[in-house]
Amino acid sequence: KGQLDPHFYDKVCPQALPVIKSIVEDAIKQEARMGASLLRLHFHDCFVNGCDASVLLDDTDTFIGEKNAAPNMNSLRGFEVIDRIKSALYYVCRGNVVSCADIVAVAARDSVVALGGPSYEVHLGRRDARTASQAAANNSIPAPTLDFSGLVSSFVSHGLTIQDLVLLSGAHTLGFARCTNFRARLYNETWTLEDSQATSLKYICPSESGDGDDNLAQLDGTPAKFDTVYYDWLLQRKGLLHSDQQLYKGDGSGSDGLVKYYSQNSKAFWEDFGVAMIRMGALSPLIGTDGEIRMDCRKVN
Ligand code: HEM
Ligand SMILES: [Ca+2]
Ligand SMILES: [Ca+2]
Repeated sequence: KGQLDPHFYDKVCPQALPVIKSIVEDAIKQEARMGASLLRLHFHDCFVNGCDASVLLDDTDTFIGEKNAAPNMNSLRGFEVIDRIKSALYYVCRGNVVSCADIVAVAARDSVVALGGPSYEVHLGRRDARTASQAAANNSIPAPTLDFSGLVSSFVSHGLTIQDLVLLSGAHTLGFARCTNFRARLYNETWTLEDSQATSLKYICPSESGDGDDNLAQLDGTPAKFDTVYYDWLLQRKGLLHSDQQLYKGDGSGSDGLVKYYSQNSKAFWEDFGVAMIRMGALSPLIGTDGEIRMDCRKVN
C-alpha cells in the first residue's frame, strides 16, 4: 500500500500548487468567507469514506450523492472555486493529472494561510472516488447537536483523538453558521450561553422554527481571521453551536484544559493545527491505481 507524498506533483506538474494558491487567494479577495467554506469542504469530504472528493459528485442515476445530505444541503459552498482550479490545472499541467481530492486538500490549506493561519505541508497523491453515498454523509458527519461524548465517538471512529477534535474544531475561527443550527442552543439551553451573546443572537435568530432559518451568525468574533478567538469565546461561554460549547464546560471536565491551553498559546495552536489537518487529510485516501483522476470534479469519468 502506497503513501501520500508532499512532493507528488513536483515532477509531473510543478505549477500545480502555485496555481491552486493563486486561485484560492483570488476567491478569498472576492469574498473572505470562501476561505472558511473551502476548509469545511475538505472536512466534509474526509469524514465520508475518506478524502476522495466524494463530496463533489452530483447525484446520478446510479447513486445519490452527498451534496443534499442533511449537513450539506443549502450549506456547503466552494464547488465553483474547485471547478475553476480543476480547469486551470488541466491547462497548466497539459492534461488530467491533479485529482479533485488533492485540489480540495490544498485549497483548504491555502485558505487557512490566506486568512492568517499556519502553513503546513499537504500530503498528496489522493485519487477520486467513483461513487458517493448520501446515507454515508448523513451517518459520518458529526451533528452540531452532539454532546462531548458524541463528538469524541465520531472523531475516534475516524481514527482521530480528543486533541484532534479540539484542534480541528478550531477551524470554527472562520466562517458562519445558520440560525437553524444554533436555535435550540439559543432558546433551550440559554443558561450555557453568555448574556450579551444570547441577546444579540436572538435578533439574528428568532425562536419560531422557519423564521430566519438561513440567517447567519459568526462562529467567533473574527470570522475572516484565523486566530484563537474561537477558543476565547468558548472560555466566555459564547460558543455558537451546542457542539462548540461542549468542548468547554468550565468544570474542568472533558477537553476544558485543551481549550484553555490553545486559547492562551497561539503558537502551539498554529503548530498542532497543521499536524491535525495532515492527520485528517490522510483518512483512507485512494492511492496508486485505486479510484481515478476525475476529469470533471462533479462527475465520475
Ligand atoms: C466537531 C464537529 C463539528 C461540527 C458539529 C460542525 C458543525 C458545523 C456547522 C453546523 C456549521 C454551520 C453550517 C451551516 O449553518 O450552514 C459549521 C461551519 C463550519 N465548519 Fe464545522 N463542524 C465541526 C467540525 C469542523 C471541522 C473539523 C472543520 C474543518 C477542519 C470545520 C470547519 C467549518 C467551517 C470553516 C465552517 C464555516 C463555513 C462557512 O462559513 O462557509 N468544522 N460547522
Ligand atoms: Ca469523501
Ligand atoms: Ca477568528
